[in-house]
Amino acid sequence: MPPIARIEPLTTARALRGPFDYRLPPELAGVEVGSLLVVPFGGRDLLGVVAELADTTDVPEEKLAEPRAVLEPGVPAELVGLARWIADEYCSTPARALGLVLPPGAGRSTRPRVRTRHVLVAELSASGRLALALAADGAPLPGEPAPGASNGDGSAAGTAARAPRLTPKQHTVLSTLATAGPLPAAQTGADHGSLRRLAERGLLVLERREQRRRPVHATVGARNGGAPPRLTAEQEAALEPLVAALEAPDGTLNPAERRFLLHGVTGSGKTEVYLQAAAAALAAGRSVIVLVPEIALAPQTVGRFQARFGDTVAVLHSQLGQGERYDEWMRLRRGEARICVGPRSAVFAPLTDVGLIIVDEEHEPAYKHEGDPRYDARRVAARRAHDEGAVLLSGSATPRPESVHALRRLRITRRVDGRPLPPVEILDMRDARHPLHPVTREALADVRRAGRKAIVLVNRRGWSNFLSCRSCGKVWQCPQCDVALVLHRSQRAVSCHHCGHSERVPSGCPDCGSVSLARHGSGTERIEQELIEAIGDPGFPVFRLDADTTATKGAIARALVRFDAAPAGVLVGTQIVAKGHDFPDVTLGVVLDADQTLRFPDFRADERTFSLIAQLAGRAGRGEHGDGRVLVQTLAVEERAILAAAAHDSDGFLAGELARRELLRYPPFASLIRVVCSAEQLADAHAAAEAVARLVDAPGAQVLGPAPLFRLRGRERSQLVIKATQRRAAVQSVAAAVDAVARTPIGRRASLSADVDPQ
Ligand SMILES: Nc1ncnc2c1ncn2[C@@H]1O[C@H](COP(=O)(O)OP(=O)(O)OP(=O)(O)O)[C@@H](O)[C@H]1O
Ligand SMILES: [Zn+2]
Repeated sequence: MPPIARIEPLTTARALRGPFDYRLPPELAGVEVGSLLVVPFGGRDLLGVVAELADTTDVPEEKLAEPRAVLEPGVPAELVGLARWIADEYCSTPARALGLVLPPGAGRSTRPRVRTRHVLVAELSASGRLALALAADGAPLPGEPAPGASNGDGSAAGTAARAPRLTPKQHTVLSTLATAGPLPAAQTGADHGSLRRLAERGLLVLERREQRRRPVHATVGARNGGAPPRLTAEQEAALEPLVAALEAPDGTLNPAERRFLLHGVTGSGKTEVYLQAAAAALAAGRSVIVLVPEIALAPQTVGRFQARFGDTVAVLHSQLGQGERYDEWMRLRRGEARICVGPRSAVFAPLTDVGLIIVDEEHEPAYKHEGDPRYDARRVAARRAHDEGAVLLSGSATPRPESVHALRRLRITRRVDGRPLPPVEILDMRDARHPLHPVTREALADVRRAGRKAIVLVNRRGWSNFLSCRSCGKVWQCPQCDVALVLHRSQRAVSCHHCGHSERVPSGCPDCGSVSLARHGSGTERIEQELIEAIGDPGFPVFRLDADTTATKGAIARALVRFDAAPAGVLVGTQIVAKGHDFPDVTLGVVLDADQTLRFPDFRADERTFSLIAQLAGRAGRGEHGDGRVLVQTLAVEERAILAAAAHDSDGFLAGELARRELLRYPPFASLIRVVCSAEQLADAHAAAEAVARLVDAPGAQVLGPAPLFRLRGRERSQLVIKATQRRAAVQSVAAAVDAVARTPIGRRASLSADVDPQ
């Protein structure tokens, strides 16, 4: 029996479930798990991934087809297993999950769209070198006829010396190559014809060589250069078990013993622990994956890894050009780069023998992917570490209760400089008439006088969060979504933050004709203006950082670089400003509307609020300019999350949060699965959700809903939440129920999506 390849065709059709068997002809004997093949499928050619190899098949001999071609490169076998796991774990299909691990540009096309780039390189040959030497030795000068040569017809190169004749231009080309070494043809100063003639005479060698497209990254203050600092005692204590786990011989540790949480206060030097753990992994001959929540927000982390490890670091993310991404991917695939830094998708880096997976700022919701498959990179990282016997190292100053519950905790309680965390004052805004509390204004003035920096966090962009008519009460709403439109003054527009709908700022009320409109609340745009007015000093600039000011590629990194380089000033913005930055001269941190995140109907509301305040607090007082100060403006002065953050009581907050979640059966004590059904008519959305609810049947699973969700992009929505204690069984049951309903008439009037571990 010839060998059989079980192949997953890369098709989006949900109903089509592989793998399908194909016969491998002798010329395809080298095919492995992970090879990409072009296969005939239902009358056309599809790209497929080899999921398994086998010796036998149930398909009758005469029905067995053969693949048409192999596409290079394939993916590592480990990633095929990981993708199949994701398909099951997140109610998706193998084809979609495999789409996550393909080489950049492979997509579903049966022809590779990105290839290695080749350039024509010219390199001086031995005879070229000799010709130059002879020319310099008083032999006939290039281009001049040799003494006694018959008049320049080129046929006789002279009798006095055997130096080949060179025109001045040819001489220049060869001299350039002599000093610069091999050069791309385009940089030699000669056209292809001339180069080819020199090559034919043996004076240089022309060769097509692979050229790497090198991505450039904005890096902010890799302040410590390349050399590792001396670790503090707490860093040392955290590193030790990591190194022990990295060096432990195979089979001596169970997977749970290799999963760590580095819970260290802000500024405690977690990155340094990552760097040294990565060095230990490399020394043990293994490779490393470093996940960051969002590449644009992590220029410092990328910079530190590159400064420490140089070219063995590859960076993979979607802002790279496809060619750059392909080349970085290939460097990892070939083992030329052994560390991959990137956002959640870097968990699929084509490295083999992964020894360490780091998840930096593990509390960040950006680790959840919001398209099918809706995977959570933190869970995928844990799975990959498990499969490959690697160490998992999640780190955060404000870890998720899930991680505290499940991982071996390494605690760092002090900042590297030994300074205490900055004191946090809660400012009661219940009677406030101005968005900035008097204490806040005074503190900003102090920072300005001292020539330092401040960070102000406003959790909302735009000018004000909604507009209403003062006489009839009309609120401007999105025509597509059941949400209020947000005023963006500089764009003279009111826009929807969900669907992007935007209209001109109204001059009056279309319903009652009144021209008196009220603006409610304040976003980053308005606060920026307030700050400029309150400070009134051009030497103390205000930098705004939010999705509106950073829409273009690389804008966030550029803004961070500008703020870092400025001698003094204020950075005002959305959550972006609180994320992991290390600016030594920030002495004041302010959170406005700290309770805003509490108002979301979400079991993570407390966790989010705590982490937002604690993270922002962590940006202040990191340098040698003395202690920082943090102000929290809020209406909810008694909230547990806010009080705990103000007291820097991470352990107390986590203990309380875990107790509450256990009582209410929330993660980590149960898994949540959310099913959203959307349709033109609310009744159709509800009917689909109800049909799913009736079919879900798994031990320990509790179905909540259907409950209406606000209308989004013109679609009415209804949702179910399934709380499950037996995760696997519940996921399977929900996936089967969704698939079954999707095939019924009810299901065809709605679109259904299942989200495991919703954020
Ligand atoms: N042992 C050390 N000695 C001196 N400086 C150190 C040491 N370890 C780290 N640092 C420096 O201290 C600063 C803070 O470290 P880092 O940014 O890693 O903190 P962090 O724990 O990641 O904080 P956050 O949670 O706020 O992101 C950095 O400039 C880093 O280079
Ligand atoms: Zn909208």
